[in-house]
Amino acid sequence: MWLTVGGNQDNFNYKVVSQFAIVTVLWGIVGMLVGVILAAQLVWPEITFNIPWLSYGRLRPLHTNAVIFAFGGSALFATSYYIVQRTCQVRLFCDKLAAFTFWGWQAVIVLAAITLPLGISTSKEYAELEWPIDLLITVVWVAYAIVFFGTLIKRKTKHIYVSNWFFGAYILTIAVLHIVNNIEMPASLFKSYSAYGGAQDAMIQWWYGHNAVGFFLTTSFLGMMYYFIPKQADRPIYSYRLSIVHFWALNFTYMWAGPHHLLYSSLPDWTQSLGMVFSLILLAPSWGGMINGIMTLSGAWHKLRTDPILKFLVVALSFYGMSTFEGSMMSIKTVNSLSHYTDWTIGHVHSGALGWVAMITIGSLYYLIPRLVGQRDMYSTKLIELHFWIATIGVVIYIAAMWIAGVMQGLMWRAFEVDGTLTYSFVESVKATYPFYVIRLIGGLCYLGGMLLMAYNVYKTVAHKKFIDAPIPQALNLSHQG
Ligand code: HEM
Ligand code: HEM
Ligand SMILES: [Cu+2]
Repeated sequence: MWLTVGGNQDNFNYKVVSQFAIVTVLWGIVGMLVGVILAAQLVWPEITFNIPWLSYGRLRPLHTNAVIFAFGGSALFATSYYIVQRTCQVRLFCDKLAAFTFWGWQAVIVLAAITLPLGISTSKEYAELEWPIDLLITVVWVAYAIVFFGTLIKRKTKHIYVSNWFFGAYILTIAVLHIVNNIEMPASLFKSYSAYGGAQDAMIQWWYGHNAVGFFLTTSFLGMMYYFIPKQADRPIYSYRLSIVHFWALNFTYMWAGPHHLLYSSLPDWTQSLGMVFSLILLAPSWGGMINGIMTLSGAWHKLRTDPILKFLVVALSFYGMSTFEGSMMSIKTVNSLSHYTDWTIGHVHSGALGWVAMITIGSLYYLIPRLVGQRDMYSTKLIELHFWIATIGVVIYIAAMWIAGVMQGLMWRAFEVDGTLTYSFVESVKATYPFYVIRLIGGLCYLGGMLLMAYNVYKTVAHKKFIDAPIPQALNLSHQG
């Protein structure tokens, strides 16, 4: 099925890009299906059927790992391998190592899908996988770094295009985050204990958790954005200078904002205030990226009317701007005292996850996949348009339901009578939330439906076609956008 022109150095390695691109769609569907099941379980708790591995507490980490590391991760491998080759005008550093990252990463995903439902977990959020899988992740990640930076080193262009800076920062920081947060003492093959204790463990966990969002779900996807928006809009980046400035500002600022996950906890008060201040500062470099991406459409706005791929990419940026504004507001201690523990957080998460991460991925894949089989366009542009609307409606329904539910929960929990007793019992707030869980489920179903349309469209685009390795252009006055 994969036509590689003999690992020829005159060609790009598209094989590994194609493999990662195809599994991205597959893992997206699996991960979001589990999300829909979770949403349904919150409406009908009895649908766990008393089967332990269908229980909410086990499926929830399965969902988060599947969407972040399987769907998001595969998308990042696919696009970073594609972009680094195109913008450096060379073939990937080592085909064998690149193939190893594909099969190694798939092995990690399968192991996660087996161990998490079995209840094997470190209990650290977004780092639930036990130590043997952590070791495998480390090996795959080192191979990824060698392939990526090796390609950069042997580049034929003088300049390192900005997307590669973003991907490079993400690869380096995720390595550091993963290793430091997962230092643990194995008790058996399936159980380990964190090397840290108490407030320090919490601090390290949320330094990790926050920067996993910052680098795995943000910096890296900005790398994707900086390639596919100029390409699809056929316009140069609005300000190349801004892209460099907000790159450094973003990297520096993200690292300090983790304590906003531990406000009003036993973390020292000054650390909490520091986290809050850096989260407010973080709005500036975040919006630097959003503005730079959106302004890249200057002079190409008319294309938005007819081009659904561009719609995905631009709406992704709008959600990026919105969720980072929301995050900065939620980091203010007094706002967090209302929002924390409520569904507002879940709304925020999915405006970032469905609105930004998934939308930018979907748009980029619609650009990328036809090119991997030597076509200009996807099988059906109408289906992309339909996907765009059903996904946008889905995410809006999801987050609007969670905003209302979240603010309502926060207000109900803090309502007091004049004699100091609570106005509402907890279960009253659960009952009041019920309709919003039904609405969220509908939003989730729309979003998942869109992914199924995408799978069909991708199938029709690649069926009976050969995946090809494109030749590397020989002209040497290369545009740095590849
Ligand atoms: C059809 C789409 C999706 C549906 C229906 C869905 C549904 C859910 C549900 C029901 C929860 C648990 C909420 C709770 O415990 O109250 C959840 C959590 C989560 N989801 Fe999704 N999800 C979807 C897609 C995604 C995607 C694409 C991502 C990431 C790229 C994502 C990331 C997360 C994260 C990080 C959490 C944990 C949030 C937290 O702990 O605060 N989800 N999702
Ligand atoms: C300037 C940027 C951002 C800031 C300052 C920020 C801030 C916050 C705050 C204050 C919380 C709630 C903590 C709590 O009360 O428990 C939170 C939760 C979260 N945010 Fe953001 N956010 C930002 C951007 C994003 C983006 C773009 C995404 C997704 C792509 C995202 C994903 C998440 C996730 C997954 C959680 C839930 C963590 C958990 O408790 O499991 N955030 N964020
Ligand atoms: Cu955070």
